Amino acid sequence: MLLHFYKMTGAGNDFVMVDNRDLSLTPHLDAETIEALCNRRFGIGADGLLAVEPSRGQGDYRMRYYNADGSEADMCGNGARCFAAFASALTDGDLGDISFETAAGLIRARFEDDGNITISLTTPKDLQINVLPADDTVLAPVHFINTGVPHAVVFLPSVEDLDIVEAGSYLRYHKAFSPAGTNANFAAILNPQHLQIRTYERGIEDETLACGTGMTATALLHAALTDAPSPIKLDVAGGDTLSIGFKRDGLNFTDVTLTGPALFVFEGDIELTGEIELEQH
Ligand SMILES: N[C@H](CCC[C@H](N)C(=O)O)C(=O)O
Repeated sequence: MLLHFYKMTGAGNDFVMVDNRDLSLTPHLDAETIEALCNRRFGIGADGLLAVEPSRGQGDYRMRYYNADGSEADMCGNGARCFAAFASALTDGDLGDISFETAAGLIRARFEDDGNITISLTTPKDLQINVLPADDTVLAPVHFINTGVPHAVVFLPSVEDLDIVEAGSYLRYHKAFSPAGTNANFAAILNPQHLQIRTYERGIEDETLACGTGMTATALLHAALTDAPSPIKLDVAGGDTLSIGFKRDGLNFTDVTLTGPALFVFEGDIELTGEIELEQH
């Protein structure tokens, strides 16, 4: 079966996008196939796959997100921006601002005049300051919050020379976060409203160039720890700077938004059976 796909990037976090509005692709969206499609040497290559599916009652659509290892996750912040742009393009932009269901809850997307997209995230939960014992740190105390998916966050003087696979995988697989595991974010404070962040992602099992829910988690924990006001900017490994907005009452956050780019890179067709017949021209 030939699959028509689009490739998009949200600040360097990149995705295979598929139109599954008629649900015809569902039998093919198994973990093995998704892992093969996301493989950077034998497939299209991506951090994950996003499928546009019919709404199940809320919002205009349903968003399904799968990591590169084929595991399905409840939410993806950079992916949500790409999803909004893709879903809008599929309907010739007639819908204007759109909303879509995710396993984490309803997400709203606003298309900004400068081409960026603002995502209204679900209410964060399970915020924990110093979530690990004082003697169990990763160069500094570890904090936690769920911004649609689980995130551990560590603030360091610098993240430039960090061995993020060693530090990230330690937290990702730490017993404190089992059995689901967690993503791991490491941030340096450049000024009260500007951070530099690097993220090790669950399900990619490596550093990604940006992680939307991770930068959100990091911004909110920074605000909780330092009273920094909204918005907070974050420089990500891919070179972009994105913005997190929020309202805060103590450790309770509402009206959380993530603003950043979503770009189309290419489109193509791929044979799901793996053997591509080159047409004789
Ligand atoms: N790897 C994450 C999901 C994708 C998060 C990230 N790509 C984002 O932009 O939020 C997890 O399994 O929890």
